[in-house]
Amino acid sequence: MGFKCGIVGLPNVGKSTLFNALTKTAAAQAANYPFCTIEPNTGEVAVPDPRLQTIAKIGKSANIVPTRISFVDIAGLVRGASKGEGLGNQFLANIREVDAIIHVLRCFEDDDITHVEGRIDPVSDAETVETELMLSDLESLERRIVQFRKRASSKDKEALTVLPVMEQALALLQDGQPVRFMLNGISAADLAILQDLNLLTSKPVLYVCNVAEEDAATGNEYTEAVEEMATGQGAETVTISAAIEAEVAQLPEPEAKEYLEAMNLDEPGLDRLIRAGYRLLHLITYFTVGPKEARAWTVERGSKAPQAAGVIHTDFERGFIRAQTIAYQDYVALGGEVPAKEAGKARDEGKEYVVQDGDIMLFRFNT
Ligand SMILES: Nc1ncnc2c1ncn2[C@@H]1O[C@H](COP(=O)(O)OP(=O)(O)OP(=O)(O)O)[C@@H](O)[C@H]1O
Repeated sequence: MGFKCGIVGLPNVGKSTLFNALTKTAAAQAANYPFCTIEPNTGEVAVPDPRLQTIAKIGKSANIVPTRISFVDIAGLVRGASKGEGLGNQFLANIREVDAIIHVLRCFEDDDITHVEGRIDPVSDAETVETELMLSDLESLERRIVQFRKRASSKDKEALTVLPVMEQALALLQDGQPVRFMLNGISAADLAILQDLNLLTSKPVLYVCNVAEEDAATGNEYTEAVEEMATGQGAETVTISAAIEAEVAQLPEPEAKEYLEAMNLDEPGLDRLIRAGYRLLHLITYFTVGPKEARAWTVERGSKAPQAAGVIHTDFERGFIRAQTIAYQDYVALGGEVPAKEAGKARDEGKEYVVQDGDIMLFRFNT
C-alpha cells in the first residue's frame, strides 16, 4: 500500500541519523555537513506490535510477519526554500509525495555541529520550516484559486464544491496558520477535496525532539518548549536521541536491552516513533492467524471488511462473501479461535462491517 512519513527539518538536526537508525542501514549518510541528504531515501520499517507475539503463541504459528510503513529521509530545508533557496524546490516536491510529516527538531547542544541559524531554538526552527511550507502553499493556492473563482461565478458544479474548501484553506494561510488546522471536524467530502489539493501544510505533523544521550529519558528545557507548542496545535511529540537510536539499532537484542536499561529507557525510542507515525497516518491493524504465520495487516481507520480483504489480495476483495471476525481481547481471553467460536465470539461480518483495530479476521470469498 505504501503509507509514507517524510522526515523533515532544518539541515543538521539529525534527520539522516534517525532515518539510518530506523532502517538500520547506512543508506542515508549521516555527516556533519548541511545537505548531505540529497536524494530522498525511502525505507520500510516493521511496525512493532506486541499483540502479534501473543496471538502467534495462542495460534501456534510458526512465523510472525509484522506490517510495515515507509519513512522518507528528505533533504534539509533552509529559510527561503519556498523561493528556491538551498534545495528548496526539491524539498517541497518530496514533501508533496508523503502522507504525513515527522518534523525533527534539534534539542541537543553540541558546538561541533553547525546549526544553520547559529543557535539552538527548536520552536523557532519549527516556525522557520512551517513558514516555508505555508508560503509555498499560499503561492500554489493563490495561483489555482483564480480559475476556480471564475468557474464558480459561471456556476460550474465542480468549482462550486471545491471553492469553499479552497477559500477556507487560503484564509488560514493568509492568517499565518497551516491548513491542517481545518482538519478537526472536517466532513469526509471536504477532506477528500482538501487531499486532492495536496497542500504541504494539510498533512498531519508529529514533532520529534532530538536530544542528547543524557536527556533521552527525561527531556530538557527545549523539549518542554516544543511540547507546549505541539499541545497548542493538537500535535504529538516524541522525544528521542537519534544518536543513541543509531547505536542501539546496530546491537544484537540482549545487548540492546542492556544498553536501554542503562539509559533508563524501557523500549527503543524508535518503537515509540514508528507507532506514533502509524497513528499519524490514521492506520489500524488487523491480524490473520494460522499454523504457518501470524500476520499483521494495515488498513486506514474506517475501512470496511472487503477493503481489508483487498490488502491481502485483490481477489479477496472482488469475491468477498464474509469475514469471520474475533476481537483481539476475546481471542486472547478465551484462548484462540476454537474457544472463541464456542463462546459465540466469532462473528460473521458482511460487506458493511467497519474493521476495528486488533480484529482477527478470516475471509470467505469466491474466485
Ligand atoms: N541526539 C544527538 N546528539 C548529538 N549529536 C547528534 C544527535 N543526533 C544527530 N547528531 C549528529 O548531528 C550531525 C547531523 O546529523 P544528520 O546528518 O543526521 O543531520 P540531517 O538533519 O540529516 O542533516 P542534512 O539535512 O544536512 O542531511 C551528525 O554529526 C550526527 O551524528
